[in-house]
Amino acid sequence: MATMGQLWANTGSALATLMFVYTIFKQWFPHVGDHFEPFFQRLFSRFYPYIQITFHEYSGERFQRSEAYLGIQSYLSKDSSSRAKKLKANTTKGSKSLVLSMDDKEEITDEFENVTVWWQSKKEGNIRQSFSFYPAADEKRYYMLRFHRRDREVIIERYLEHVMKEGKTIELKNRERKLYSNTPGQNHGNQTKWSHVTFEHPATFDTLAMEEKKKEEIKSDLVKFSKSKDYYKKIGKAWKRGYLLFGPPGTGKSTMIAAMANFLEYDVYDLELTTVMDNTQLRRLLIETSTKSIIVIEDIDCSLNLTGQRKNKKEEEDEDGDDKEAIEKKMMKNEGDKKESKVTLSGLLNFIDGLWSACGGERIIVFTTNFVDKLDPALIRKGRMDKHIEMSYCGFEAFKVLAKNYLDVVESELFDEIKRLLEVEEIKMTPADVGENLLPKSEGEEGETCLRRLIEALKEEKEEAKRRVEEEAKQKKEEEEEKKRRKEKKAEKEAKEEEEKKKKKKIEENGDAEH
Ligand SMILES: Nc1ncnc2c1ncn2[C@@H]1O[C@H](COP(=O)(O)OP(=O)(O)OP(=O)(O)O)[C@@H](O)[C@H]1O
Ligand SMILES: [Mg+2]
Repeated sequence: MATMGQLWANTGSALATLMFVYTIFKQWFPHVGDHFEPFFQRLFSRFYPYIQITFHEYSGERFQRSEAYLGIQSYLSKDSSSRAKKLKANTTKGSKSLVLSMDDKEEITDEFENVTVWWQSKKEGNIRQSFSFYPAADEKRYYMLRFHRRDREVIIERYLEHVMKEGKTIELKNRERKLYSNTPGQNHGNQTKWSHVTFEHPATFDTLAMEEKKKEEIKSDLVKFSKSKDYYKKIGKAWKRGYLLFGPPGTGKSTMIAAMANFLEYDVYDLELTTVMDNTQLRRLLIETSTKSIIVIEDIDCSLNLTGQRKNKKEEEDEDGDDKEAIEKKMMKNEGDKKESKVTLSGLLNFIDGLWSACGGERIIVFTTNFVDKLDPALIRKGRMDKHIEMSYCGFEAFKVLAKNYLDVVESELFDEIKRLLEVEEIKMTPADVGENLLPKSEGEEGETCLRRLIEALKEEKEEAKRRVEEEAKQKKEEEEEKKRRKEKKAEKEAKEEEEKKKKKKIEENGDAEH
């Protein structure tokens, strides 16, 4: 075997020398050289046992770097940084860190299913004769993959796919994540378009104040989703999952979305429904979202008049009344409607799980709302919004997370009092308010001081809640009395009108009789 190997090596180097001599010869005598070219090619391919594939940086579309080249660059970056002796460091657009790749003319080996392959980074330089915007016109870079003839099947059928897949994964991991929002375009006839900034929200599941068990459940649900490409395919469902986050303001719904995005390393598309003119635009926006992303519609109950579609007649009559204020309000609303979004409930349902929703895959759709009861049941049924998560007022466990995050305090004798207030007295305070109270107000303020401030605030909140309940009851009573008064007034007016009518009729009848 050793002698065979040696023979190949010797043949290889002899051929390489021959090729080198031929190349020099061709440069001196180009016309004669061309004549011999087919012969040399045939000779070379007969004895040379290796196959080469090249992947050019720019191919096909101008100005666009080839996806294959970028994928290979990412794939090789993990090996290059540890094995290649000469490295090149680049900042690639959209990448959050430096990308290390092997320098030109470097070679590294890779193993796959017991097969060895060689990767080489190469550059073909042209002498610059004129100025060009097209970078590849002067310097054409490419990767060259070399492998033995006998491994052709493994390489073509499996290895290249493996490289592309791994490369894509590394690329996605390295990329700078983005926060997209849809803004109405100025020059495109009110067409709304995605624009983006870098997504830098620092929230994580560790900083999220919530019971540990609930957090773990959500995390494992997310992990299961992100690894279930084949499962979704098997059951014939588009690879997406819907989450409905509901709860009062300040309970961490938006924070949870940021934590989810950071956990899964997804981009976020914050969809403002009111600026989407119609269902077609909505569908276009959906098509333009990328894979591995969370599409968010915040405050879905306020986004559109989706809830109004199932209002019964009685409710509408009640609302109408006949007082001037109500009529004015309605007129203003109709005026506004002309410019308002024409996205319908069915358009939105189609957005979530119509045929178009399957393109791209690996997407999470999140709705948030303060009032879950206001939403149309069709919108949030299981299958559309697969997981409903209630974000509620701060419990003791959630408080402990905040105390640790804000004050680095994990234990204190004041905890018992806080536990009593939150669990026994059932004082309702949002994590946002708890956090605000825990935040040191001056440099060096003691943790204990902040905890005491929180206790005071909780007690105040209790009093405040009591006052609110009384106030609400009073207001409700007043409203009912007012309604009653109005009804009586209306009935009185109607009775008066009826009386007048009768009187008028009688006079008319009398008049007719006299004639
Ligand atoms: N569960 C929580 N864990 C950690 N911080 C929280 C939590 N809830 C609220 N906060 C803090 O309170 C602030 C407001 O929270 P957030 O915006 O997530 O609330 P929200 O539920 O989305 O409110 P809204 O319904 O008004 O949109 C955040 O900046 C965050 O710091
Ligand atoms: Mg929010």
